[in-house]
Amino acid sequence: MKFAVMGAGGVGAYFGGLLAQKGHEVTLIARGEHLKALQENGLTVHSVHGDFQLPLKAVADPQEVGLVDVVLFTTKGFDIKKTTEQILPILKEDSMVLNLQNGVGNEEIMAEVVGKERVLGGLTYIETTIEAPGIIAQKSAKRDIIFGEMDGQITERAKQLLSVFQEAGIPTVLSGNIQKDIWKKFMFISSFSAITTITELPAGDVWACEKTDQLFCKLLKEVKHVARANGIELSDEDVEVAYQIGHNFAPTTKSSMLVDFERRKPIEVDSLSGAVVKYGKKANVETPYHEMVYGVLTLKASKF
Ligand SMILES: NC(=O)C1=CN([C@@H]2O[C@H](COP(=O)(O)OP(=O)(O)OC[C@H]3O[C@@H](n4cnc5c(N)ncnc54)[C@H](OP(=O)(O)O)[C@@H]3O)[C@@H](O)[C@H]2O)C=CC1
Ligand SMILES: CC(C)(CO)C(=O)C(=O)O
Repeated sequence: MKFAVMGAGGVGAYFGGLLAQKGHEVTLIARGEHLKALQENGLTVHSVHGDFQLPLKAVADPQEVGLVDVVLFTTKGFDIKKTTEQILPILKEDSMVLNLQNGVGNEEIMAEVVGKERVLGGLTYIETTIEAPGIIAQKSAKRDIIFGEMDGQITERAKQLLSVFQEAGIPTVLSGNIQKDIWKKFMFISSFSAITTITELPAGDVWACEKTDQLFCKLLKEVKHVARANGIELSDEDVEVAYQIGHNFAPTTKSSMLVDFERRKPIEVDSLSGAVVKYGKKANVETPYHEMVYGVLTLKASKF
């Protein structure tokens, strides 16, 4: 299959690299020093699942890619509409655009640009980052993709993509209710990013303190109420599963938002705690915990 990775950083270059290793034609769309290093030295991956190095086509301008079967969409959740417009020249009538960003509502924005029939929803549980230009550090045992058609249909094209991912060694689930799965990840990641970034500490430290451990639960429950008020039936069991997912990551695990915060880079707080607040307001649900996090982190990030 012919793939393009829009925003080939921690997530995109890692999965793109695994697909290329299996013989798929993969082009990474990147920029800056990272792009320069990819072009000069190829992609280097340091991973707990095995290191690898391979030459890969990397470009700044999607126009240089040609038409593709699948776009993996892995930029940060800033200005999604504008970024989606950039991939228009590489889409065929039947191309798929698979979103793997954190956050809710992204697929709807993408659909407005490329047409809803092309967009698949998705999410990933993985800890991975650009360690240095051209070099990805993939740190977690977990590296799962969950994806599906936005209307829940199990289609032939989705089954084909599932096989491609699985053959590339990526633990992947094809979901019949991706909207709910995206909200489950959103509940987990908005709360995990909030508690780790506000404390500036990795998972193990947060769980070791009873007060911050409980705050994580309160953040999760707040998102559950917001989800339900917006028609997504998350349950107490989903909260418990999200709590366990957090606790099953290694104690050293940092959210990608904390990593960006430490690097003094823009953080995705608008699309995480900010989105909890936004969807809460929409449905008349109070969100004091996420509202506090949103305010504090917005202020701190404005000082970078
Ligand atoms: N990292 C992780 O462990 C996980 C991340 N996620 C989510 O996945 C998404 C991607 O995260 P992550 O991989 O960490 O992000 P990264 O910042 O590592 O990767 C995105 C890359 O895309 C580049 N980029 C952005 N816009 C463009 C553009 N228009 N043209 C070319 N290159 C572009 C960025 O460059 P620049 O830096 O210059 O902006 C960056 O190098 C986020 O939504 C994140 O929340 C989900 C699960 C785990
Ligand atoms: C917590 C983690 C690493 C798990 O997937 C994540 O999604 C993120 O930080 O963006």
